[in-house]
Amino acid sequence: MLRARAPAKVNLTLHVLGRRADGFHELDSLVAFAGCAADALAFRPSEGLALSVEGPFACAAGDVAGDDNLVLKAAREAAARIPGLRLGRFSLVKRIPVAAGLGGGSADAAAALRLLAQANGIAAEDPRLVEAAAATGSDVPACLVSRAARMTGRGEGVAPLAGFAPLAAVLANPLKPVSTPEIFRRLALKPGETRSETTAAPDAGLAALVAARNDLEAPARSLLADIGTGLEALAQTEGCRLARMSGSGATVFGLYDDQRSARRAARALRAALPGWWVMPTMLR
Ligand SMILES: C[C@@](CO)(OP(=O)(O)O)[C@H](O)COP(=O)(O)OP(=O)(O)OC[C@H]1O[C@@H](n2ccc(N)nc2=O)[C@H](O)[C@@H]1O
Ligand SMILES: Nc1ncnc2c1ncn2[C@@H]1O[C@H](COP(=O)(O)OP(=O)(O)O)[C@@H](O)[C@H]1O
Repeated sequence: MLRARAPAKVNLTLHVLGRRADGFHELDSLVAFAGCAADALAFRPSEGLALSVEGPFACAAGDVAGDDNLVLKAAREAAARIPGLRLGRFSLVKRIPVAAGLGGGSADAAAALRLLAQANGIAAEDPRLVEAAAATGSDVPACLVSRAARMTGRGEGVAPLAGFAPLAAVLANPLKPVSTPEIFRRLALKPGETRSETTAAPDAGLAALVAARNDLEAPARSLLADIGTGLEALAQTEGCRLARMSGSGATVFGLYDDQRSARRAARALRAALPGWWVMPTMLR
């Protein structure tokens, strides 16, 4: 049995530069990956392809435990590119909230590709795996790298950030799913349209992160008031240096000087936001 972690992705910044002719949006985003919020994927090579799902968010992912699961989609995309690829049975423990802006499904897909590579003696950097990642979903190439990176284009451009200093953070999610296509739709950009306020991605220093933004925050807040509630609660925690939304939401995160402050903030948030999923973690 082979095992892989599938860590949650956090968009530290997310600038939408415009909309491409194919309808997807051109992004410039700094992403990092959580040490403590991760799904777990196991794989046993065998005939055929199968998946079982358990864990705290298995039910939330229940509607996708079938053929549409991104684990199975990634495996099919890899098999279509790599003749003779040996497949098998995947078991997923779902600990990342679903449709949360944390790229949980993408992380699972990337973990599946890593396991298939390992089981078949294929290098993790094999271009066919990278192509399979991009064909599975926009966030999957970044999740394949699974370390702090600048993500560009639809998500296919991934440049790891050299010398990234890990950040102490708290993640908070109201456990209400948010549809990624709906949030992009609310930007109301026409295919081919570019935004005048384009900005290059900053470096990952705190001052640059604070000066940047998440362009999906406004449309997401217009859909779900909990996002504003979460951001305000984070901003009020002691030592919070930055409070922002990740991806298309609804997860919000706070950055702190050290792990101790982040853990203290998580305790305060659990009291302030009953019923929310709250997780202190390092981002790398
Ligand atoms: C917004 C981001 C930011 O990292 O994260 P999440 O909120 O999903 O975690 C990603 O771009 C989401 O990536 P992912 O969830 O893989 O998206 P996909 O399955 O490829 O696309 C879902 C839908 O989102 C829209 N979409 C996605 C990516 C992109 N660059 N432009 C888009 O317009 C399209 O409407 C597409 O049909
Ligand atoms: N392994 C998976 N885990 C979670 N969601 C999945 C998975 N496979 C497919 N999905 C589908 O992908 C959608 C987005 O899920 P997820 O990756 O959790 O969202 P986000 O990127 O916003 O955090 C879900 O609504 C679900 O229908």
